[in-house]
Amino acid sequence: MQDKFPIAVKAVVIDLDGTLLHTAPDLAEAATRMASELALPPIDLDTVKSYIGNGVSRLVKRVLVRDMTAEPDAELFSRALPIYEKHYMDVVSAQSRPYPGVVEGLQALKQAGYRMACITNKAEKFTVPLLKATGLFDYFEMILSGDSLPKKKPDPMPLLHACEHFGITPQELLLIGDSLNDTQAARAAKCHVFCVPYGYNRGRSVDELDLDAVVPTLLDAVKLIKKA
Ligand SMILES: O=C(O)COP(=O)(O)O
Ligand SMILES: [Mg+2]
Repeated sequence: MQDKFPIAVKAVVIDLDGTLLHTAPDLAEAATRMASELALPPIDLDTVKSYIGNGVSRLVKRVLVRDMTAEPDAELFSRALPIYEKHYMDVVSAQSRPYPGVVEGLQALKQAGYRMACITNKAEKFTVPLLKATGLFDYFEMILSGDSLPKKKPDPMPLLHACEHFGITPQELLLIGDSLNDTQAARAAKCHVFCVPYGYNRGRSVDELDLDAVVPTLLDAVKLIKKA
């Protein structure tokens, strides 16, 4: 069987939470502060981790109802969201750090001449200061946040927008992510997708996902691709 690696790509787009940065502790700290301000029961880090991936509004709803899909009381949610965002803005880069292999991987991709973008469901007002505070901002020629376009992952729109920006076909694009949102968006866009095993996939193993490779770190991903 013809080995599919290395995959020929022209650009690499990378997810933020659970892929580039370990952001769960800061997201959880903001959730804890919001819960206490609203006199709700405290919430532990692993529970918050399982809620990450679909943007800040869905995260807050999940913290309010302690469920992945249920809707909270509308009035309570309208009060809670600004409280959460205030607390998250205060702690957005307090504990968040790049995972092992991330900086080395970004440097290797840049050295090899791949064009790069960051595609995240995190709102732009948090994404930009966080990437700047962690020293990753300048690696990306474009940053698409959860509120940059009308749709966010798992919709393919951000990936197709990146293809347009780079002037490439989806087959020339690789997404590196950590969760079902990333693999669903990539499959819908018909681009390649690798996942790292250490992120936030609702506590599930990424081995269950429809993807092209599981890579231990970003640096390992570079070994599986070549310039198209
Ligand atoms: O849900 C979020 O806010 C972030 O999600 P992502 O960076 O993994 O896309
Ligand atoms: Mg992620």
